[in-house]
Amino acid sequence: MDSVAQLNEYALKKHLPLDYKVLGHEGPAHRRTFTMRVVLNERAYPEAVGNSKKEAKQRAAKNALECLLESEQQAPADSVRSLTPVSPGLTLRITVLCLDDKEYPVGEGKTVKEAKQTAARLAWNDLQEQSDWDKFDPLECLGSGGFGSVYKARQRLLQKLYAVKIVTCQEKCLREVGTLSDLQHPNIVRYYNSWMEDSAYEGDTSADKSRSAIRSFLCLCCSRLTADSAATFLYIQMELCQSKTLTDWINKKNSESPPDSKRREESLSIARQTATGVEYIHREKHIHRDLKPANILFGQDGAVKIGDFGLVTGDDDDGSLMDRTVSHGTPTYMAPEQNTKNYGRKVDIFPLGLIFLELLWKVSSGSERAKPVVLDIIITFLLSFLQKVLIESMLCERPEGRPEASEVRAELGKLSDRKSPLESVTV
Ligand SMILES: Nc1ncnc2c1ncn2[C@@H]1O[C@H](COP(=O)(O)OP(=O)(O)OP(=O)(O)O)[C@@H](O)[C@H]1O
Repeated sequence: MDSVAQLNEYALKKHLPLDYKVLGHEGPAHRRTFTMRVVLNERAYPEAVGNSKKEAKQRAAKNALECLLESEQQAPADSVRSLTPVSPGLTLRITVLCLDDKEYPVGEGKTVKEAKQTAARLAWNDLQEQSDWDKFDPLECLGSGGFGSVYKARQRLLQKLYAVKIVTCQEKCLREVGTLSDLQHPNIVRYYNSWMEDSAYEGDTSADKSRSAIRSFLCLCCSRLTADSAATFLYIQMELCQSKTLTDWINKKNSESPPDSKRREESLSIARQTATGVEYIHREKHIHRDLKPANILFGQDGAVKIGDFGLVTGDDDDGSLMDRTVSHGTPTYMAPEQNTKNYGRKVDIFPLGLIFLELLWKVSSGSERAKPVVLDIIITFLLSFLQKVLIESMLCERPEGRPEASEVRAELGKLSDRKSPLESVTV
């Protein structure tokens, strides 16, 4: 097969300049060998030796064709770029691996294959050194809690949006990650990944203002909370929920005049989804311990998502009470026994009862709502019989008197099936 003809045709088709260079000859006149190489589009291909210039030229063309074929077969489009050798005398091949618009270190080798392998290894090493957070573009701060902040961020490779919670790494945060990674349910904020980065993640050379602001904020948090410059940050990549929490939902409904006629229906749906999420948490042997409207979010599709598992703890198998750390949780929503050392999963039912009340009725905010006299008025006079029975039992002083989350979910299902006119009453 005429390699020279083939290569000439290739160069012609691609409009590339092609040259055959004689690099020299060796040996006595009767046994002379010639060395030649192809230079195509300013790129030199492996040299070849032949007993005549014609033979060397054919062989050099064959080398070039093989290299071209190899790079076309092995390189996914746009992922590997071949460069010209640094100096015309070198037979090295140099390739650069490009991923996600980033150029990685140049790889060298005696063949295209070898150069590509080197380039791939260098790119891999580079990726390993890259911080996971560098794979995201922070877009906006969604909110801040006691231990850090939550950011909306776009993952560069897939261009997908996530919520990334960045916190100074405390026991609470590790517990949250541990639990979230165990839980997968449509009514629980979905967890994707987590990693640690230390405060050495600095470099204010970055042009990215958001990153810089995050870094400054975290350094501040870090020195305030731990007084340890080497404190580690925990990054938690989660499903991105809507920015409004259940608190916002309740406030909006309470401010509407005339009252929204769909409030009861929507409230029951939210309550049922929340109870379903809690039922799942309990079935997985966890207790949330910090249920409140601010920790209940909505997914992009509007589904209820229970979040903030910072106070989560393990439940025991038989439901008996356990010895626990005293007084975790948000006081206005806390079950009475949560102030003691002995409590079980029923501490989650009490705040659920209060949340349901807030969902259904426009009640005054804050601790007022939980006062027995206020609850009595609402429960006795304003709720339907079924709602009364359910919510009253959920707010029972004694944990044993409260229903299981599965029972609450089942009762709410029955309530949703009944039609009842909404009364808007402020207590
Ligand atoms: N997955 C998410 N998607 C969208 N927004 C979120 C997500 N998780 C949290 N947020 C927002 O970020 C805010 C802060 O959340 P975070 O869980 O850190 O703090 P918190 O619950 O206010 O405080 P703490 O952790 O101290 O109890 C929340 O109020 C919420 O608005």
